[in-house]
Amino acid sequence: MACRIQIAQINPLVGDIAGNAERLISASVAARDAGADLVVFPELALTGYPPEDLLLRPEFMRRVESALEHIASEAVGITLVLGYPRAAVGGLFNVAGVWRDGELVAEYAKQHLPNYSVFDEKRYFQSGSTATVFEHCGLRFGLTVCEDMWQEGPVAQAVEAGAQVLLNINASPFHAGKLQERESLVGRRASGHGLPILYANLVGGQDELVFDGASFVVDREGRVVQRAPAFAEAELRVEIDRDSDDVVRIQSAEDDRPEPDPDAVIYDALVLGVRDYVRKNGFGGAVLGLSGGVDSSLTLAIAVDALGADRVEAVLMPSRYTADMSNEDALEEARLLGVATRTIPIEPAFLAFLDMLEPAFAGQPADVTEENIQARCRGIILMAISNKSGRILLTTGNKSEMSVGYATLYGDMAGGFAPIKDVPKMLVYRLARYRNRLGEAIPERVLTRAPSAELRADQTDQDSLPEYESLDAILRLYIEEDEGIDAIVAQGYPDELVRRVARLVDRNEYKRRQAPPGVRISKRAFGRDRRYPITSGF
Ligand SMILES: Nc1ncnc2c1ncn2[C@@H]1O[C@H](COP(=O)(O)OP(=O)(O)OC[C@H]2O[C@@H]([n+]3cccc(C(=O)O)c3)[C@H](O)[C@@H]2O)[C@@H](O)[C@H]1O
Ligand SMILES: Nc1ncnc2c1ncn2[C@@H]1O[C@H](COP(=O)(O)OP(=O)(O)OP(=O)(O)O)[C@@H](O)[C@H]1O
Ligand SMILES: NC(=O)CC[C@H](N)C(=O)O
Repeated sequence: MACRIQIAQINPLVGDIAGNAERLISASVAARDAGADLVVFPELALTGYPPEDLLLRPEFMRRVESALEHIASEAVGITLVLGYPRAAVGGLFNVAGVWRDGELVAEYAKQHLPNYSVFDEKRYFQSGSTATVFEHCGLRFGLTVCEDMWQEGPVAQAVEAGAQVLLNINASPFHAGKLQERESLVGRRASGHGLPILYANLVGGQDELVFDGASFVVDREGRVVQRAPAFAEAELRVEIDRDSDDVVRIQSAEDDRPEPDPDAVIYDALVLGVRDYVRKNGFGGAVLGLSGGVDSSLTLAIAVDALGADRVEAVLMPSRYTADMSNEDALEEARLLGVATRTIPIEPAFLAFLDMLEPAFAGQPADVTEENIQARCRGIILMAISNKSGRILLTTGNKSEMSVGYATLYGDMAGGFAPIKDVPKMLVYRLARYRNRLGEAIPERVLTRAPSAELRADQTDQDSLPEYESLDAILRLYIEEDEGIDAIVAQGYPDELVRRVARLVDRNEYKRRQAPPGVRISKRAFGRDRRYPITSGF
């Protein structure tokens, strides 16, 4: 008889141990009632990932212990493979436990603790050292936890210990291209060791991270034979059997779905990141300043797709420098998306500040100071609406601007969450065009006119910044690839330009440290992924 396994791709809330336990119990019971005899949950499914310093609180671990007892007594008639932290002799371990009818059958401790990029596991966990294999419906299952798959060792060790099938539980966050990276890595491990691998991933947004789910199954030849959807909770039902030659087989045809559009995948990541940040932090909705420029236009579309038009409010705040077409385009986008707007001109506040500051400025010529006052008038208005309405303020800055500091502290940087802070400007345009292919949302003129902060007469971004095409290319090399100035110049960019961009990036760390968090979609986002000193003589 075939072994029926369900991969349960769930979206826990970090720290909500009791709520997550209920979710695990109901998913287990549903899997059992649907005929599964084994259900596999992701890494640290009980606590959510990453629980960070909550792991250091004794009370947190006490709640984990009592939740495990509760799950063991409620989720019966099915075997569970479950991720949770375990306090044991020697410290805390990141484990995959096998539970059957109230009993702990086996427990595997993660061996490779990632401590690069966004990961910080060595701060909390000790490494395990041995393989764990358990018997279930006549087959021997090996266990690994996420990073174990990315390093040499644990898979071979499990095979040596007799594993015929490998269950890999994961909390693997998204970045562009990650889905393909995982599938080819796991495929290589499966074909290299000649055993099928079931890859169960977490789904959901957690602060800056988005876990995309996209769990999958590869056969012993390394082909992907089943895939769960990305960016949604899902179940994947897998049947495993032995053929007449006693070889373990997944009973499924090859999954030959076409590769998804890379822009669609990034867009979906942004939508889930915003939805979960807003929902998991208990906001009723979101508010943002809509200027008729491409950044706030894309941010609005993402917010509407994440939350629904009725939970989003767009505020137009024209100044003396705002072109008529900016207001027209902003209103047109709001109409297309069905979003309510409010118009609050900033001129009275701007004039009041100029008047109040006149003695302090003592006749000095106008400069960027006056530009920033306008951005800050908008910040005050938007934060006031956020306070009154209980809706979070979404900031609209993109990665190119955040890199070079082209944004005003406490002005357009004011807000709680920054959906596109890891999206470079050229990608902003691509994503806007992708969104319009799903249904018209962003007026064409927004995508074709020159970008402008509209903080003084006839201003365009290119008065202060290089063309975005070169800027984004240099930024990618400098920030994501860690290339030095000479190496970037050697790729054909002017020496003076590269030095200027690098200087701006280095000098604006102070701004980024004060910026709200936002969705990570690249392999090097600002935040926990790039920890630079503010005060630096480098
Ligand atoms: N190392 C450091 N540590 C801590 N604080 C530091 C600092 N260096 C400067 N500061 C502080 O930061 C201030 C400078 O920052 P800030 O006040 O923001 O002003 P600043 O960076 O001088 O100007 C903002 C720039 O962003 C542009 N902008 C604004 C708004 C929207 C857009 C857009 O297109 O989206 C563009 C604007 O045209 C201008 O070029 C200094 O006066 C000082 O108070
Ligand atoms: N007239 C306006 N009405 C409402 N919000 C505005 C207005 N001007 C600027 N903002 C807000 O301030 C942010 C900074 O925008 P700004 O126009 O200065 O530069 P930008 O980076 O080109 O952004 P965008 O492409 O959205 O215009 C905008 O995204 C928007 O949220
Ligand atoms: N939680 C983990 O161990 C994640 C690390 C792994 N390399 C990944 O991103 O998929």
